[in-house]
Amino acid sequence: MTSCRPGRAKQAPRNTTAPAPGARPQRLPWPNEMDTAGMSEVNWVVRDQRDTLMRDLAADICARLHGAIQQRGIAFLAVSGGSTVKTLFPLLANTPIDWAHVRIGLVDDRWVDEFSADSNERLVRELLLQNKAVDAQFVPMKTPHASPEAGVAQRNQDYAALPWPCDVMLLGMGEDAHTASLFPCSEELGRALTTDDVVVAVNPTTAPYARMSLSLASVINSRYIVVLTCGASKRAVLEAALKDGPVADMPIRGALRATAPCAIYYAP
Ligand SMILES: O=C1O[C@H](COP(=O)(O)O)[C@@H](O)[C@H](O)[C@H]1O
Repeated sequence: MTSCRPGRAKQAPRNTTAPAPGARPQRLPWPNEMDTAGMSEVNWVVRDQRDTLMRDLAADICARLHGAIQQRGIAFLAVSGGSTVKTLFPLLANTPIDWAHVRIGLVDDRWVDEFSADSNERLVRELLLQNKAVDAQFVPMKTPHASPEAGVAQRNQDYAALPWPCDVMLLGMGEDAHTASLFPCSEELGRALTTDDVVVAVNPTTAPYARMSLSLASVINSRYIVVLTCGASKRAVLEAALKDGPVADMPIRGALRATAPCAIYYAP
């Protein structure tokens, strides 16, 4: 893919500082002095404790959103669902920025009722669109249609109308190296990695629920990409993903190889 860059050679001393808003990524060090041959250009922000990691990430995200509002009058934050973000969202929601000028979208959602415990929309409404962030404008991904295929045209329109490039693309990652709902197992992956459409319908075979997801082109149409992961097993997946190999085998590679600044926020 022309939008992805190949892996780069090993580098330099450990630096766990988040890149400044708008800055080009520094070459960053591999945690624990591991072999960095073939790794992509990303910044590692490593903290020993998850609560410290979330606090520092919330500050990084909000500084970027605030900067975007000052520069262009509006900011765009795309967020993941899943479990890892659950302690981050309340920290964002309690940060005093001009949330009325922030647009929030999802990177993916499961085709479940919006009141389902598995709904990423529900997570955003309950944990992020609260307190100081209550005035942020949220565009859900799920529609009332029976399937993501039936709703995809509407959401392509709605998501195309958001103020791209995205200021902060907050990604998670599964242990199969999926990000957003770009699953290595899904039949739709090839198209999701190559289409110019903003969103795609996806039917993973190794995870529950049909889903809608940002396409890879949308994920990398960002000013700043964050991959938030916790736990040694996910770190091992990232280590593999940072080596050379097909994006289709490990879709997170598409984000790690983007030309936008990319940071991995990690805690054990
Ligand atoms: O299914 C999903 O999983 C990933 C990872 O979630 P986590 O529970 O391991 O934190 C998430 O990024 C994605 O948005 C979600 O739909």
